[in-house]
Amino acid sequence: MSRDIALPASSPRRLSVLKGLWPFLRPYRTRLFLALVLLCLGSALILLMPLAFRDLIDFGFGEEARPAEGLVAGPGLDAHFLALFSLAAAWALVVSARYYTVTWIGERATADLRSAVYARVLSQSPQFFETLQTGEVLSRLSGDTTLVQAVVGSSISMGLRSFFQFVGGMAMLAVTSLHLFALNLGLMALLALPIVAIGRKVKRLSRESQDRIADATALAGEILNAMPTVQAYTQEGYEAARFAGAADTAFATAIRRTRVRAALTAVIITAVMGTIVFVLWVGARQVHQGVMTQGQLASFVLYAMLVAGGVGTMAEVWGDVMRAAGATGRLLELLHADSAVPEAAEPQAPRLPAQAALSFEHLTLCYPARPQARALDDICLEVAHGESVALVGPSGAGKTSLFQVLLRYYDSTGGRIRLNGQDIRDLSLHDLRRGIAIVPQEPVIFSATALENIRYGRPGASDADVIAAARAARVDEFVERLPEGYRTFLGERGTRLSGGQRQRIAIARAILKGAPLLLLDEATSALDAESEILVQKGLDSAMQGRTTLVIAHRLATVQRVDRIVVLDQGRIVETGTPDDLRRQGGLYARLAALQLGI
Ligand SMILES: Nc1ncnc2c1ncn2[C@@H]1O[C@H](COP(=O)(O)OP(=O)(O)OP(=O)(O)O)[C@@H](O)[C@H]1O
Repeated sequence: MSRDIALPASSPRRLSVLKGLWPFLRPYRTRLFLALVLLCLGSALILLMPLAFRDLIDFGFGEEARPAEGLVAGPGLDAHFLALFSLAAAWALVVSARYYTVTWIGERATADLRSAVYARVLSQSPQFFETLQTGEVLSRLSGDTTLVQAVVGSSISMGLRSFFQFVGGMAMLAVTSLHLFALNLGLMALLALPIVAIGRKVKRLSRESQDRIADATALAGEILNAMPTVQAYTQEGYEAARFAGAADTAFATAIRRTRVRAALTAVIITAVMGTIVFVLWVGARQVHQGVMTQGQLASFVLYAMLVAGGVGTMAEVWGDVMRAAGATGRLLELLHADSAVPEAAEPQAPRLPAQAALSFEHLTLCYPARPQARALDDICLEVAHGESVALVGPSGAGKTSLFQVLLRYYDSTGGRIRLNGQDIRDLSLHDLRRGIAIVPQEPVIFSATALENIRYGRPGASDADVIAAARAARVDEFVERLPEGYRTFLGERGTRLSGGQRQRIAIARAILKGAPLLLLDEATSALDAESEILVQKGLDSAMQGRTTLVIAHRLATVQRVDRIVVLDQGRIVETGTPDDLRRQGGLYARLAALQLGI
């Protein structure tokens, strides 16, 4: 469930979670097989290289040619060099083909994974985003998928290659000289222990260093989003110093890691080179005694290097694979997260898609975050098709909550809403929301042109339709004065517009959608008196023949609705026409007396 998702640190770092990636790899199994074949071929070729080298030394210079013992049946120097070069060229080709294939699979599978996770997140209800911050989702989409991509697109193939290299190399070492092999093995085992111990410390320090960098980035993210406030309070210097402090901490942690890593490098190089030199020394004495040839000794050293390289790479890859397992776990959590608002198992077709008669039957809502408090309490209300109803009441009375349940952002805790007689939970979310146009309290403007922003209401609409909607919402007044008219880019989140202009764009969008149910949540609150009268005219024409629910704090804006519903603490306390309510002398009358002076 969504609540568990906010805790990435608790994600298991078990390798078995990587199995969850298989659905994303399965479509490309032919390529995977090809990659495996290329991998085996590449490993075989690299394992042949020391043999060619041995032959070069033993037979290339030798006067006595013994072709039966070598890789190629040619005694001359040229033939052996040619053999070595051919092997190298073939290896290069195979490696590049494998690199391309594996990277392709990694990129493709990660792109699919990223899209699948994103699509899943888009289908979540707002409740999901109460517990999981959008920054967290973004970091999973970018950071975690990049980790997975690194592993699928390179680390696993590197690891397998190193494994083949290690096993093959060990076998060839044993075949070349059992005595030296045993000696080598003993020394390696002895040296492995301190290396593993220091390696653990490096790993812990790297994680710490990444965490510190993440801290600095999170700090910068928060501050960049709040720039106007930072500047208004002239806190630039303070914020810059705070970031510099975080960056310095990240630096100090990184340097601690680097120090240990530098020491580890010295230990590893000394150990590996020491072992090789020692084995070479013992081997050289054997060559002297005629127990082995010079070429065999040379190939032994090369195999030893391949084995050492293989072990090093495997250790590195292991760390990557473990990190990717954590990342995969977090991504799969998102991918398998169920929405708190479930789709009907067998959704009904909307009975009267062009109409909207509403019936609220004992509707109760407790938000999941506050299960004890009733944001809506036993709401019963009938709204006929074409009727306009205003919802008024003090702040926190539950007006917006009513819209939230109507749009199924949250499901009611008790009771139901019927739309044209059908329970809204029996309709598909898509059908339900297609029949509703909303102008929210805080309109959202996308980083696109004015035209595209309005067209969001009905993506297939012609330019003429968009402009007609814009006129009705009085958008034309300011848009025509912009440098490129309707094609002017409105800036990220509409930062290049005033609050009232943003509201008008949102109204135009809702008008263009042309849905039978119109929800206006403080739709004209940011407009000046003159524009409000003009936009209200636009809205009046949009309300013709539609069912409209209007939330308004300023009662002057809802004098022309058919009915007013007064909410207080989640309950309906009064209903009637504005005149009726004024006469009743209740909550509405008090509010009206304060606001309208009547
Ligand atoms: N997501 C949420 N989780 C928990 N409680 C919530 C949530 N959203 C709203 N509430 C609570 O529900 C109650 C009703 O809120 P609602 O937004 O419906 O009020 P409102 O009448 O629209 O107020 P306003 O006029 O200030 O917009 C409030 O007490 C609010 O704190």
